[in-house]
Amino acid sequence: MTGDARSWWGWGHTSAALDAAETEALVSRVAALLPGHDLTDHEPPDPRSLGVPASRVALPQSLAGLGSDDVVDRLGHARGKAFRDVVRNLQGDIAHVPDLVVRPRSEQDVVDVLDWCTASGTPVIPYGGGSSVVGGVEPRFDGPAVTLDLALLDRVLEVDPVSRAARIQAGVLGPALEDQLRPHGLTLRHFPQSFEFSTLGGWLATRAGGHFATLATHIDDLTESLRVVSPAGTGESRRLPGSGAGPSPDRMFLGSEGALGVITEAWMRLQQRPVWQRTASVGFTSYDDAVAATRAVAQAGLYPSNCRLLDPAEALINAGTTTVGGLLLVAFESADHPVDAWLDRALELLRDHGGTVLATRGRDGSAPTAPGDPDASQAWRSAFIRMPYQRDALARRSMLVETFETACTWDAFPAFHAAVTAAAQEAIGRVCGGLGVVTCRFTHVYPDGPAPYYGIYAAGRWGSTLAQWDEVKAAVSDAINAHGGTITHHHAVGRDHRPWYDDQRPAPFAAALRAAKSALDPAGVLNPGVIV
Ligand SMILES: Cc1cc2nc3c(=O)[nH]c(=O)nc-3n(C[C@H](O)[C@H](O)[C@H](O)COP(=O)(O)OP(=O)(O)OC[C@H]3O[C@@H](n4cnc5c(N)ncnc54)[C@H](O)[C@@H]3O)c2cc1C
Repeated sequence: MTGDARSWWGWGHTSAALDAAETEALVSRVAALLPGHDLTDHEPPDPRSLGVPASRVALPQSLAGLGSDDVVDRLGHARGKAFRDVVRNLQGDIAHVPDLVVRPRSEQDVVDVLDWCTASGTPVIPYGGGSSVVGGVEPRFDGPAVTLDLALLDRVLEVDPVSRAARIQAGVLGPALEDQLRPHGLTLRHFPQSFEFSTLGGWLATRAGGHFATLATHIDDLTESLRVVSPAGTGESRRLPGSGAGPSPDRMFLGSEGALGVITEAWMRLQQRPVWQRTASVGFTSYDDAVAATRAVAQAGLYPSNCRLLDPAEALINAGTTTVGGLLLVAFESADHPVDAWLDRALELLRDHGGTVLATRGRDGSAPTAPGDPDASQAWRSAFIRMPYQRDALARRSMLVETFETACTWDAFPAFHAAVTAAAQEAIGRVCGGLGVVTCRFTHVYPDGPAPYYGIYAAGRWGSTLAQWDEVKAAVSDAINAHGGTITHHHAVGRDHRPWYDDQRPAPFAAALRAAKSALDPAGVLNPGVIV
């Protein structure tokens, strides 16, 4: 394996996994937090020794050059990158491995593969970076399956500097996309935590949430038009800045999770790179005050690019900052004008609600202008990038480490948050003997409500962590449904959220979606089991 090889069982590049010193520091922090937990390291199995059955699928001669039946390739595409995926890989679970990984080189290849899958009745799973955390890329059904990996469709094809948009192929990973836009002085500025290992097509198909905490929070807001190949034909929507012509064709495919068609290209709205940036970290002595302060900023028409409220546990674990009531990281950016006035007004509002400014920083990374912890936002950002690697190291040591996310209105938030946290703590108590921590941060905030994102760190038992997590997840999902939240704000539905999604969506809408699926994919071969 080269230094840059992707891990088949866990997150990212094998070369970027925690080193010995990072692992030791992490393990000793966990030992202090959860004394008595068995931290034995369980190494991943050799994928070639797992006995993966031979492929049951043979492509026709005309497509044969596109397919791979290599065992490690197939195992690496068998599931996404959620905690439950990592655990199953670590335990050598080889259920539901795709028979072939097919890599189209052109849109015509996509058409030909879908034609063949439709004619032969072979299920096909569109695949971008494989960073799904909801079972979205997993052939969780009996019978053969083909994974359609769009990695070779990775080019920015056209840039329109006048309207500030670009036509981009769906299989491009985040860094390669930004590399191709940089010479034009433009950026998509969509930075999910999975940025390095997820693709434009995946973001569109899951309605991913990105960099901006307000306004353009979802990839939807950056989408001008889509080009989609379905078994029923290929369609492209008009490039328009806005349109009131009936239901939006783009909305039909945004969030369709590979069940209605394969997104091959999109025209995306771009921005100039920001030149002015100001960031502040603000501490609170009461969580209720911190929530009220965040709402005040969200409703003031200031629209910060970042507005992340970390509860005290999250601030401590991931930003190394001790607060009684929480830590708000707030930032403004612009390519056009200084943003000091916006930050100053936000800080005024935050102080009015009991906040204490711990530090501020400018675009040039100049020294902090206020006393206190100078680097809370930087510390949190670095931890943010390393989190999935830490998650993998802890999964090897029988920990439950996972997140779940949602959104609700501000009026509902206090009761909602209390109920969801209580459900998580009760479930941890039941399945992990109470050894665990629940954290919360807001990833995005709207004038009418926050998008809370919860973290669970709990002591599991080797061999049982999957079942333990599934119990916790079911308990919190039930609580989310019962108290008015969405089952997902940006992680998508996939297979894991289906029961709760089916419960939440209006019945006539579900019927219309099923009819759309039959019209676009009459043989039902596209990613069976997600959405419809
Ligand atoms: C550590 C980590 C951090 C994450 N952070 C975020 C975050 O900050 N914000 C966020 O929104 N999500 C996040 N996610 C979830 C995941 O990264 C997103 O859902 C992402 O949009 C998936 O992109 P992908 O290219 O990896 O898609 P995949 O995982 O390959 O596929 C996801 C779904 O989209 C479908 N699909 C993929 N490409 C296409 C296509 N071209 N046409 C049609 N269907 C397609 C697949 O069939 C599947 O249903 C995170 C995941 C991990 C593991």
